[in-house]
Amino acid sequence: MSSPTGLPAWKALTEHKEEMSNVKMATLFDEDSNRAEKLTVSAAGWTLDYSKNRANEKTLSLLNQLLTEVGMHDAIKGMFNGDKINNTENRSVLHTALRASHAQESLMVDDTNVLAEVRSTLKQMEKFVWQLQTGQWRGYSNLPITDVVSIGIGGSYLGPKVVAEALTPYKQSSIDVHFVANIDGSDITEKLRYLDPETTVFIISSKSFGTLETLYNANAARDWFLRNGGPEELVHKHFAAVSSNVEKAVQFGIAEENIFPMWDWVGGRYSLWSAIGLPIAVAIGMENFNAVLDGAYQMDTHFKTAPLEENLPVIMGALGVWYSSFHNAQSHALIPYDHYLRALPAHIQQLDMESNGKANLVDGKAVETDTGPIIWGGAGTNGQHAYHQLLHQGTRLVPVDFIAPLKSHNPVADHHAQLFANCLSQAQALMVGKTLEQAEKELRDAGASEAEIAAVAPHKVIKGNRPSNTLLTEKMTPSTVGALIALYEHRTFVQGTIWGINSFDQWGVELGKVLGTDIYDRLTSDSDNSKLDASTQALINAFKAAQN
Ligand SMILES: O=P(O)(O)OC[C@H]1O[C@H](O)[C@H](O)[C@@H](O)[C@@H]1O
Repeated sequence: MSSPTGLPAWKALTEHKEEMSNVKMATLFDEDSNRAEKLTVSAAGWTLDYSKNRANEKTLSLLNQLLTEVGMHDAIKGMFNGDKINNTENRSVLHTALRASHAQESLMVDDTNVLAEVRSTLKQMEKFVWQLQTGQWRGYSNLPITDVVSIGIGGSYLGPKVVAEALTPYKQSSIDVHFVANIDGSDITEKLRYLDPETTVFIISSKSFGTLETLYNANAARDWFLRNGGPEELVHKHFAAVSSNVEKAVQFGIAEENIFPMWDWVGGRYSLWSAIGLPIAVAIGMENFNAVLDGAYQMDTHFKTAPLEENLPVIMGALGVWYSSFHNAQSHALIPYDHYLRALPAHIQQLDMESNGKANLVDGKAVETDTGPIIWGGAGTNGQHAYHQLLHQGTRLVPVDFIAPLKSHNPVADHHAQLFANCLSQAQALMVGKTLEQAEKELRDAGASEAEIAAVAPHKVIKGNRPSNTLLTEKMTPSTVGALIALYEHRTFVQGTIWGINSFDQWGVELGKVLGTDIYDRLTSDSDNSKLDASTQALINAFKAAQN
């Protein structure tokens, strides 16, 4: 894939951006009473209203032309078919296969039917979950299990944690699920503080079984188990693993029958649908876990078959490129108006930033446009009392995705109507803003003097014309949560495809790991640090001095 910047549609969009600089979104609504209806699409339980974007018909048609020129159709087909699109690792990218095993018989990758492997792993998961939930799985003292601690980091942590939390209302068993990720002793200490080794099972989730943080925490968990009376010969009753590196998991001491497979055709940040999602299944039951897969499958089917101009991930991806590459938007905010989805931005942040934080095209040449934006956000309405100030009046353009269910799991007085009203009004305020005249009138009506009006009114001006998408669903269910995450996965792929980058490797994270090992050696030995930069030397010395 080469740079998209030379394509006719890219050039036309560059010129069109200038044409659009004086066009107000609010005016587009005035000019076309059907705008909202025209720019609303639905799939897999979600409705996307993308009418509050800096886009008129010409914008959308040029974006569509761009999608055609980059070969989006073939790219989507290639991913689903198992083409080795992760070219730097020579791997297929088949997280979609993880949710298709009920609908499709076979999908061959290197002479192996991956769907047969997916099906057998789902069966293995079902058995494990059933044994835990029914008390068939017992700890070393023959007590049923009350707590499962998932140990993993990155893709082996964020997806499962966010989905398990998002589906709290679907919690099925009396088993509590906990997550440990950080190589900070405080994380595991706090999680284990109130747990009983007799009734706790650990799931060590690591695709590579070589990740420093996870191995440290797994060892700490085993030490805790042994220190608190757990017998060495019965460790296997308290440890399971999910990994593509069975040998290393066995070396760690996990019984082979308690190791769930992973495959190199699933990237970490796309892996919650595999056995990495085991903690989700323990929390909400296998039936609900299958419903999560099915929701994602519905979104996959939509992504694969809907025309580009009616395709949710494609539309969101194309608009994202419009802002990142043509409007210099440096970030993109996700604001879920749903308490259970409060951690969603953290998962999508990893998904998108690790996928599209790249500066090289697939063929290795440097990109010629900005690529992945900074993804951030948090729960509405909390953010309104914090960072929304910058969204409304800051100097940077931040496109926003508002995400909300129409119905709450927990109707309390009129809370949900208020919550929903806030979601809509934020999107409205971003678009309409407030003029100087309006600000002056507001102050005058409140009885301010002319001097006060002159001093304060400019500070109340909100330029508006700030874009947002609104994503609505009837209710946050296993199916709609699955579909939502699949939507963002595909949006990420669409953007990577337009930019011509490989969204499925992550070489950038390696250097820090290598340097970390070197610094660790220096912190824990009497090495000669004189060749290091003075800053690193001083920081190492500060640490060493504090340990004495
Ligand atoms: O599952 P693991 O092999 O332990 O990897 C855990 C995580 O660490 C890596 O450094 C990557 O940045 C992530 O993409 C990955 O999910």
